Amino acid sequence: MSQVNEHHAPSTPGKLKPEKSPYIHHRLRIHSSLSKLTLWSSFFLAFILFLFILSPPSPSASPRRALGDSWGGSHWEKRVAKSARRSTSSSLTVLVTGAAGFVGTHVSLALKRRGDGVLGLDNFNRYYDPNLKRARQRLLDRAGVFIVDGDINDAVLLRKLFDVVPFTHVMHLAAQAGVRYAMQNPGSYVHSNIAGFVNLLEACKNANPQPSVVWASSSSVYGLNSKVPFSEKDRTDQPASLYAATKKAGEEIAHSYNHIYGLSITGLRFFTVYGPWGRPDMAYFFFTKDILKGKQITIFESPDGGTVARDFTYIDDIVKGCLGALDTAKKSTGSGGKKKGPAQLRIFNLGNTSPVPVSELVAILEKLLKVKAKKKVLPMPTNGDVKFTHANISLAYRDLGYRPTTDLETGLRKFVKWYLEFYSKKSSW
Ligand SMILES: O=C(O)[C@H]1O[C@H](OP(=O)(O)OP(=O)(O)OC[C@H]2O[C@@H](n3ccc(=O)[nH]c3=O)[C@H](O)[C@@H]2O)[C@H](O)[C@@H](O)[C@@H]1O
Repeated sequence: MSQVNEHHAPSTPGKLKPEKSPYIHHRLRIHSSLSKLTLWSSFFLAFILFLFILSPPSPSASPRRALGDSWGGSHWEKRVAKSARRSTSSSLTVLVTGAAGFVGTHVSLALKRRGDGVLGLDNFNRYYDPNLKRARQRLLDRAGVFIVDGDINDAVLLRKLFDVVPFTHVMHLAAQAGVRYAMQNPGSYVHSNIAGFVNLLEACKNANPQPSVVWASSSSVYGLNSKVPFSEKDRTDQPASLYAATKKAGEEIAHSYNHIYGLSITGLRFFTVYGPWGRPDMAYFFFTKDILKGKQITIFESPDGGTVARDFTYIDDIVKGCLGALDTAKKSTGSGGKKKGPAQLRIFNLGNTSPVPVSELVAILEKLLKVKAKKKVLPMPTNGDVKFTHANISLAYRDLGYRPTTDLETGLRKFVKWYLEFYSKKSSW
């Protein structure tokens, strides 16, 4: 209403005369409708803003960054440089993204143990229990690995890290993982797996020297492919989930950065990795938790009543594959953001080559935990899961010397031991 009055306020006070012309009435009606519209639009916008404020934060959001920089300063730079210091000139200097994650923690420890310089980067998001990530951080801290609290989408931070340390390699493991969660929060997959990956490759291509990049793709890229075992030559253009689609997009993005800028890039397709310090969103982990609590678990079977199976791969085998990929990675050929010649581009399956039905996984857990599970069998939901995965690893064996040695029961025994220790009250974590 005030807008109508303001609009008709005379430029010279006292000059507004009452007018009875229908044209003026018509204009006043229009203005009145317009003002109502504006009012309702404001309410609507305020309502949307309210919903936005109430909506769950993207797990990719870094709460500490919102409060101000959590990095920088000479003390911070010294910690970064110290963590990245290698023991010999032939050792690697590796930036590990997602270092507080499951695979990131194990790879960082293994690199540090053999004398490589390692700097971690992680945004400690809330996709799953941040306390577990902080406990992994303490484990790495004791081993001399510093984790920078930051996001791969932060271009200024990445540039700073490359200014402080001439990384020879980047082990890129930061990602939004999980197949089924992609239906709840699609944006976080685009944010981390696509935008974040591009931002990281931008930093790598601009760095001098350019590092060699090894990164985590996923077995899920095989999607609806039914030819087994899955070979790197098989089609990967039928993703069954948005998660798989973003990993596949990552493979294509890697191709373009290799082609344009001469970055050496190796993608590793992990097959359902499990083990100590694992991810609580994965079935073997929450089955263990629920079996111990006496809570019912749901076992999926395929829509035709057949079993659902996974090529479960033990973490130590995956770590060997990651180190093999880093050690055999050739140097990038570009410099100053310009390509100087063709560079290496590789993709490998890292699986176990022996798929196990989910019902068998549960039977092993029951045996190890000495507790009978309360089971409910349901048809696999059509939200991204695939019926089975099975890796052909001959390429990784030939080029990386990758040879998995841990069967599911042996690996789960180690996981259960860790789980019971970690979550017992006596645990010092
Ligand atoms: O290897 C991969 O590419 C992927 O492996 C896992 O994905 P997934 O194999 O689906 O692992 P889980 O979510 O732990 O599921 C394992 C199996 O348990 C089944 N499941 C899951 C949940 C449930 O309640 N019941 C159930 O039977 C699933 O159908 C699947 O067959 C990871 O979560 C992905 O991040 C990773 O990229």
